[in-house]
Amino acid sequence: MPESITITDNRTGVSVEIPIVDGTVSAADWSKALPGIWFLDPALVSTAMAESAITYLDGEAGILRYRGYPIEQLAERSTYLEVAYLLLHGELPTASELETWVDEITHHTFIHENVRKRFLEGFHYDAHPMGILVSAVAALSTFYLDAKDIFDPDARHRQIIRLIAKMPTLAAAAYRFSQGMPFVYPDNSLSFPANFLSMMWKIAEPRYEADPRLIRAIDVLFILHADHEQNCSTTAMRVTGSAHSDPYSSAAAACAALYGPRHGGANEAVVRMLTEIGSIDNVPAFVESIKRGHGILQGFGHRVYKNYDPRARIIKEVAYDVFEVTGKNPLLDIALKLEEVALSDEYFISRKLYPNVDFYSGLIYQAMGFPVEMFPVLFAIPRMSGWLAHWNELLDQDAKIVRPRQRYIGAPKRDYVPVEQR
Ligand SMILES: CC(=O)SCCNC(=O)CCNC(=O)[C@H](O)C(C)(C)COP(=O)(O)OP(=O)(O)OC[C@H]1O[C@@H](n2cnc3c(N)ncnc32)[C@H](O)[C@@H]1OP(=O)(O)O
Ligand SMILES: O=C([O-])CC(=O)C(=O)O
Repeated sequence: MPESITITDNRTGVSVEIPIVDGTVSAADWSKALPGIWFLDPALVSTAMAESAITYLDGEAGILRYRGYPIEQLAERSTYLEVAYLLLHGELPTASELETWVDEITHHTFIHENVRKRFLEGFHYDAHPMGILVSAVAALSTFYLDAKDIFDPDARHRQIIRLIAKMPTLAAAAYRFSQGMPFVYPDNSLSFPANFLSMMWKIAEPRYEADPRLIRAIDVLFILHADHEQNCSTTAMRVTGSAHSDPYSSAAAACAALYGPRHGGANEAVVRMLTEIGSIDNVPAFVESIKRGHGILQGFGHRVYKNYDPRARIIKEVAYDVFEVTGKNPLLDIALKLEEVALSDEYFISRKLYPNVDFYSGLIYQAMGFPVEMFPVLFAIPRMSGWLAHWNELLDQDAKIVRPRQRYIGAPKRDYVPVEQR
């Protein structure tokens, strides 16, 4: 890769040499070389949105690292809360830093009674839990008056702790409400994932004891979903955060982006698709219909990965651990057959379409008893730490407000016509 490129503006004949750093040129240098000429890049395919030190992704090689640590090592040896600390602080915590961090998060898991009684319970009984979550995260800004003090380090820290801590409580509350079941208060003697499972499934006193293998599986899934550099929801967080909106409002924008079936909603779509296929015998015909343009293969393809998503590889292994406890999800065989057929088909090979993080995660969630509507919610709980790490980073960088340009394709100037003459 050259260290610079010379651009000649043939309108003026002026040549300008602009530096290339890690395969990128800066927009400021670009517009100095070619004033008044913009990239048309609606999906930001060729645009680096930020300089970030949080997550490293090599999509061709299928490599993912948080703050330099390979995802495989973190999934094997770390916990979600330790990873959340790492994403936000840049370093793994010492034992005492970890203890303080876990203690702080654990003691902010409660939600205001009005959030539950007046707000969550006001939704229609069959509301999608992700819709409830998006609204509840936004509503939290009205409960914390210091939310707007984003340049006060203590206030910023408080919001970060609150948002990470309250996500499982809001998620479980949304689920219990949709089932007509009573709300379960957090049990702060439990670990983060065990507490979440208790709030989801507890039916009787004194406590809900989840199988340790399921608690660990949820923790690993949370680690794998915690961050993924400039994905669509993180971009929503950064765009909203760049306007200096409070973190609850910014996180609600991110949550809304995650809800979409092209992004975090794909895990829900995968299980619906596998259910519709119904049997491994139907897989070849289903793949052929996709190739003829009837829909897409949910849980396949990625803007950055042109190789197997390293998270999908780990999730596939976790699935077998979970099925030892829960019994095998009967959809697994269809998923495996679909992967086998697609990965040997020229359509998918030539387009470099591989299973992504959403392909196998839903099978685990379903085997554990979560309804499909909860799958994007399960993604949002840990992604909160990634969103906040990016929000924190952009405020520390004193980033400018995001405000792209456009190519106008509308009507030329015309004069207003009174309604009776139209
Ligand atoms: C957590 C996450 O967000 S991971 C992604 C979750 N989303 C999904 O699993 C939904 C299914 N996948 C997709 O919709 C897409 O692959 C996306 C949104 C993830 C990425 O989209 P893009 O980077 O814009 O890919 P793009 O649309 O340019 O695809 C390139 C080609 O592959 C095809 N393609 C992409 N994904 C798929 C798919 N899942 N099934 C079939 N064909 C596909 C496209 O039709 C296109 O074909 P063409 O060149 O003949 O027009
Ligand atoms: O990076 C992306 O575009 C989507 C993704 O895998 C994620 O957000 O985890």
